[in-house]
Amino acid sequence: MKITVIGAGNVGATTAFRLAEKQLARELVLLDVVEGIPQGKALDMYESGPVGLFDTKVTGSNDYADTANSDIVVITAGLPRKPGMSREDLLMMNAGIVREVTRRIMEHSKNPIIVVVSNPLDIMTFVAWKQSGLPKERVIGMAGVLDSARFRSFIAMELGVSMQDVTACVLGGHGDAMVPVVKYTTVAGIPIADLIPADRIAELVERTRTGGAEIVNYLKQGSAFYAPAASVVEMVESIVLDRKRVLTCAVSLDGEYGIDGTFVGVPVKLGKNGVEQVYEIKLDQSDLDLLQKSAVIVDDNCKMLEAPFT
Ligand SMILES: NC(=O)C1=CN([C@@H]2O[C@H](COP(=O)(O)OP(=O)(O)OC[C@H]3O[C@@H](n4cnc5c(N)ncnc54)[C@H](O)[C@@H]3O)[C@@H](O)[C@H]2O)C=CC1
Ligand SMILES: O=C([O-])CC(=O)C(=O)O
Repeated sequence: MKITVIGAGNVGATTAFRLAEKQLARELVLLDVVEGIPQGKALDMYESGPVGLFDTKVTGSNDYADTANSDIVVITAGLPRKPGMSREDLLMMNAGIVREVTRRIMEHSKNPIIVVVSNPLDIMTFVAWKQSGLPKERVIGMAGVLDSARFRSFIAMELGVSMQDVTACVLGGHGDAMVPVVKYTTVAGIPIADLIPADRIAELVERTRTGGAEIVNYLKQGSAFYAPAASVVEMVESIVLDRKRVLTCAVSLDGEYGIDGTFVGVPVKLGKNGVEQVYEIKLDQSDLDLLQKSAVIVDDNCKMLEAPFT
């Protein structure tokens, strides 16, 4: 198994380190445009192996030839936002980067599974899919796992219970219009509506929607990376080990939820072939409306991008 992580910044490097520690690949390549950074970080990670008890071969590079025959490629290249910015403010800049990165990846790997992280997430996943020419099952955006993790952690904090027992469902685009679905959010199977007053749930939902901005406002210079990296690794692990985890990921829908051809977050089964099943769960009309509205926002942004994809 060979995994490449493009972008050796906060998310990319943290992801690579977690992947190495979990030994999810024999070979792990960290690539960036900046010379020295991926080499230095990769060597530093590799040197932690004797103490961290892993022996994944981690290398850093600025040359796509070193990514040849990757089974999985994680794209984290691109600018992060600063306080006051929306993720959509990154659209034009990051679309160019993701398009170019994808083009270069595909020159050296025939049939990789691509996990996209760069923002605005759903639109960048569309860009990577279009540019790659890969089947839609092999281009997957990471956001729902992170958004659900944030909702889960806020609920655990609220109730003073283990996060392990909290499951949450957050659908839709990775923006302020994301859709935390309260009905499918439980603590050991108990709906949170039975445990937390409605007005407080509404506050936790709002905190989840603005969870990314909350971190940006603290950090000032960039955005979250520990929880995002952990979320990427959960997806990659399910693919590498063919675990068939059911995780919310940004995938291209084919009429499910009345949405056609747009990438948005829905529950999917992730295995060795990428997206192996899309689940169309029963939603209340109000949640379905919100999901469709969030897909329209993604769609409108995709339309702002100019073709051609070559
Ligand atoms: N989907 C999600 O839930 C999340 C998405 N993000 C997004 O991930 C992206 C990366 O975030 P960070 O790692 O915090 O940013 P960062 O600034 O720490 O790292 C980005 C890296 O990309 C590199 N890069 C830029 N252009 C490149 C190119 N053409 N080829 C290769 N590398 C290139 C930069 O040199 C830099 O090292 C941002 O767009 C951010 O908004 C971040 C957190 C969560
Ligand atoms: O907020 C950001 O810009 C980064 C991100 O997507 C997140 O942390 O959810």
